[in-house]
Formats: sequence, C-alpha cells, structure tokens
Amino acid sequence: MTPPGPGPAAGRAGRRRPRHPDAARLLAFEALRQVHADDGYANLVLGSLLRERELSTRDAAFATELFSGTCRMQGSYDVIIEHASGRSTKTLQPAVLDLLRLGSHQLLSMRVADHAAVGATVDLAAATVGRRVTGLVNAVLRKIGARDYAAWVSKISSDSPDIADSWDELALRTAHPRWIVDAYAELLPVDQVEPALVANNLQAGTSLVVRPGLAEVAELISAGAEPGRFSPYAATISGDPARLAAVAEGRAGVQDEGSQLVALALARAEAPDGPWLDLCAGPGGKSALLAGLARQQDAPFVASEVAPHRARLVRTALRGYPATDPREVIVADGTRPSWHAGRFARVIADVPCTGLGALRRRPESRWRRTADSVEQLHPLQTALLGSALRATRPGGVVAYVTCSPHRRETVDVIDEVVGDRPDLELLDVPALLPEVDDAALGSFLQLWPHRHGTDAMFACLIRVRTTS
Ligand SMILES: C[S@@+](CC[C@H](N)C(=O)[O-])C[C@H]1O[C@@H](n2cnc3c(N)ncnc32)[C@H](O)[C@@H]1O
Repeated sequence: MTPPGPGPAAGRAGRRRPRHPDAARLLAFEALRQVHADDGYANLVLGSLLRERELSTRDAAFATELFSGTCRMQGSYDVIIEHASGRSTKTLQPAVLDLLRLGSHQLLSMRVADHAAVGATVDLAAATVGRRVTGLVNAVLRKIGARDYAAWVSKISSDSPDIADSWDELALRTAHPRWIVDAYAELLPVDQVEPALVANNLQAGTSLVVRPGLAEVAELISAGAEPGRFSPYAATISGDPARLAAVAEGRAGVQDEGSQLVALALARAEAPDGPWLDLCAGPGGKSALLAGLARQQDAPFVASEVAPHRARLVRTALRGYPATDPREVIVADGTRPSWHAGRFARVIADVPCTGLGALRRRPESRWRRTADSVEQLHPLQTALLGSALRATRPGGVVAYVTCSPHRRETVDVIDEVVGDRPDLELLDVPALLPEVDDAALGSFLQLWPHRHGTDAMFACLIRVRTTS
C-alpha cells in the first residue's frame, strides 16, 4: 500500500516547518481519539468518518489499516513506547499517546519508510495537539524506528523483569492481553495457542448469507461471490456487499459462517412442531436465517430483544420476508419473559458475551475487556439459559450460543444450569453438522478462526425431556 505523506524533507521532522497532515492519517487519528476518549466502537467510528470524508480509495484503505491495526496492536505498542520513551504511558497526554501509537504502527507493522512515518506523525502532532509536542513525538518515534517489531519483542523480553515467562512473550508478540492468552492456553493444545492468537490479527473476509426462500447462493456467485466453506447458505465476497441486489433488498446479508452453522444445528435437531424463539435477537443476524428456516417448516417465529434500538435492527434484518407479522419482533427482557412457560419448540439463547471469538472483527475489544468482564457476564448468561429452558416445550430443543470460547462463558454455564438435571439431555451438536471437521468439544461445538476460518462460536444443544 503506497502511503500518503511527506517527501524526503521529513527526515528532519523535529526542526522543519510542519506541513498540513494528510487526510488519511488525520482521519485515523480522529477515529482513534473517538474510540479512546468517547468509548466509541472502532468499526462504527471508522465507517462514519469514512462516509463523511469521502477519501480516495487508496487513502481510505491506508486510513483503515492504520486505524484498525493500531487499535488491534495497541497494548504491545504501549509497552514499546514505554521502553523507547523511558516513561509510563500514563504520564503522556492521551492524544500524544495516540499519535505515538499511530506512528508505531506505521514503523513496525506497515511498509511505510521510517522518515515518512516519523515526519507525517510529527505534522499530525503539530496540527492536532500543538507544536510543543513535536519534539517528543519525533524523538520517541525515531527510537522506535531503530528496531523492527521482532527485535523490540526480543529486547523487551530479555530486558524486562515484567516478562515472566514465554506466555508473556507470546502475549507481547501477538498483541493480546495476558488473560486472553491464558484463556486460550486452557482451551487449546499447546501448539495451537499461537496460531489461534495470530488468526485474531488477520483480516476476516466478508461472509454472506442468503435468507432461505428469498435467494439462492447461485445468485451471489453469479454476482462475483465464491461459495462458502461449510454452510449451504454462505458465500464470500471481496468489496462492498451492499452493491449486490440481494443484499440491498434484504434477501441476503453479511454473516459469519460460524453464526450460520449454529443456527443450522438448531434447525436440524429433532424437535416437535411449534413456534421458534430467538431470545437475544439483536441485531438480527441469526434471526434472519432462523426466520427463513422456520418458514420452511411452517413454524411461527418470534425474535425477542431487550434493547429497543437493537430490536429495530432485527426488524431491518427481517425486512426481506414478505408480510412479516409485526409481533414477530418484540422488545422484552429474556430473563422476565412475557410468554407462557413451555410455549416454544426451538429456542436460541445467543447470549451477551465478551466476544473473544470475534476479535478479528473488533480490533479494539481485546484491550477494552478484562478478565472481570467474563465474571460480570456470567450471571446474565446463566439466567438467560435458565429462561430459555423454561420457555421450551417437552421434546423441544434449546441452543445456547456464544461468540466466545472462554470456558466461564461456555462449559461452566452449561455445567451450572444443566448439571445432572434428569429432565434435560445434551445433544451431539457436531453430529448435526457432519460437514464441519475438528469442531467437537465433547458434545458441544467449538469453532476456531485458525481451524475453520469462522469466528470462534460455541454452541450447545439441550433437549427438554418429556418427563423428568
Ligand atoms: C450476542 S448478541 C445476539 C446476536 C444476535 N443473535 C445476532 O445473531 O445478530 C446478544 C444480544 O442480547 C441482548 N440482551 C442483553 N440482555 C438481554 C436480556 N436480558 N434479554 C434479552 N436480550 C438481551 C443484547 O442487547 C444483544 O443484542
């Protein structure tokens, strides 16, 4: 990628007269400030700034990589910035820290020449924070540029008393907080921990889903998409999916294949006739697939969501289905249901979770979440699963789903809620998805980006027996 930016004079960045910052770096800086100062979501912030600024395709691609990559790598860059500056990042003005992170990403992870990375970041510092910080930014970035990323990791690992073991070194090298490395190490064979972490740093492709009964994969393929790997409803595409008529008309949408597979498993399980329920529906990806699958079985479908604005997104996701009953999408707290116990034949509880399985799509989230987030979510996850089970009729099936592989959000919740209750039976999820290899965690499904190219979705299917 050819970087926008200053010419050779930038090598004397500290002394020369600053230039106007280029539009791509300015956008990346403003987006980063919105994420850090205003708690914005990286994908939403970036999308809205790109729409507002109308950069050229090349500049938009540069700004996207600079911003998203900086968000993803920031914890490791902070360690490098502390070493290079000899001070804690807590003593730096937050906007200056963001400038140093952006400069670090250009120096250590993008193919931007050192003089251009330093010079353009100094220009950005002068235009945004003020000339008084340009000397500091220049000096720190020059030190950082003296080594490549691997050399910084090995220097810090060998110098630092903070780096206690090889997991710490792996955390620094792959830019993950240590608690996430520990969670992965508990879940995976030792030789797969690094590939799994590395996969979180790779760009996820755009995966599409066709709404059953409204479009066929063949239509997407004839418009330039490739067939998906596992799901019969999936296709992948490069470029803007909104250009496809099926997507624009709500007959297809963007959805990771992992999400498709867990919905498919629920639809394939044996269950009595009767209505289906999505207990935690917003923004509606799984609802849109399940609504089509339910229609194929002549089953009524209800999507329930606690947040009104997310319920509106569910309605939008379902807009392709003709004559959708307005009662198909309701706003309700799934832990205090407004429906009778035992009403539904199939229920999906895709509960709020840390999203540790979708880190490749949410660049900032690994640094925002903490080990405490996992504990904080646990009571809601168990309450929602309990509620899903109460909503299910005898013989019916509940899918408990997370886009996190963390044990506390998956197996521990099942153990706690299902335990050895004789009225509940765990179904073999991988057996319902024979097209997917290497995804069995006992009777549960656990997908992984490095194995399946999907998000790390977890799914458990539970049948409510007729008698206890
Ligand atoms: C992981 S997301 C669901 C994703 C969705 N199934 C999809 O595929 O698009 C979890 C959802 O649960 C909702 N939620 C949180 N607490 C809830 C509750 N008590 N009752 C119902 N929904 C809840 C959140 O607002 C969020 O939209």
